[in-house]
Amino acid sequence: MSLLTRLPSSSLAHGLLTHISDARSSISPARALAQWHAYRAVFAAYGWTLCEVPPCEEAPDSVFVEDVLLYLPSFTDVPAALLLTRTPTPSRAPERVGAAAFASSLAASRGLAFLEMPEDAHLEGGDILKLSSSRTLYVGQTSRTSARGLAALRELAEPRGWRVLGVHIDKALHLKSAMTALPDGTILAHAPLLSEEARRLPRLREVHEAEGVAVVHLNRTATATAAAGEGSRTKGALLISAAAPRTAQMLREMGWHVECVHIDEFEKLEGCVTCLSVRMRS
Ligand SMILES: NC(=O)NCCC[C@H](N)C(=O)O
Repeated sequence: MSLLTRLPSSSLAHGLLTHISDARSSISPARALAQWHAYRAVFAAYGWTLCEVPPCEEAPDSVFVEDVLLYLPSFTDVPAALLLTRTPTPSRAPERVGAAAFASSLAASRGLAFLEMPEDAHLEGGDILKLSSSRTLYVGQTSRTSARGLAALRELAEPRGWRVLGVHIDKALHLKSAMTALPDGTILAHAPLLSEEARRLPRLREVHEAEGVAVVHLNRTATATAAAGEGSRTKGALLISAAAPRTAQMLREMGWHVECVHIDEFEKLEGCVTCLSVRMRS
């Protein structure tokens, strides 16, 4: 399991805002950096190998590396891939340059395909929700991911065994700002952030905090959790924002061990626990 992250830019406080009120003047770059290190440390404790995408100092939002690189596992003979996405936002476009060089060399060293979104196709990784249990990719149709982006991803993902479905989202920045999934395919979602179409997705489970929709599975099996000292009674470990205590409690009651991290400096920019990294589960 490898975790790709990208050091926050010192211009972080100038990042983009679309759907939430502006608290950018209160962002502390030092506190953001400490939170970023603490976030990575949780993954390291669960056995993830940490890999750093070279920083992109000129792009304030470059720490949200999930948007620029997508790991696409494969269920067929076609190799898994690292995909360089394509943002429609000019301020995030410079992020692609260093990410491309990094990803093409990582892909070559690991036997992965290195792919790139075509020039007319916009797509950000925050819009891609992978449900490995049903081999389904939900693709947010948002201001960042176009119909052409969805079509281009379908061309790349279907030969790798994925079913690709678009979901219209207009009350949140990305699809994964409104929902993420547990390993069994249960989708955690916050109703005020959902479109009518999103409300009809199967296996939705409501969470009552907006920050609670973003959850990352830290390990594959309960055995790995046991190795981390938790014992075998849990289903495994999940990572969630410290801003979602009620959701954390709900997940504990469902049988999960829950790790909470403070990421409020990134939440002020519509970031969450998923967008700060790319998880490569081989
Ligand atoms: N996948 C994500 O949720 N990314 C967060 C990106 C936040 C950044 N301020 C942006 O608007 O692009």
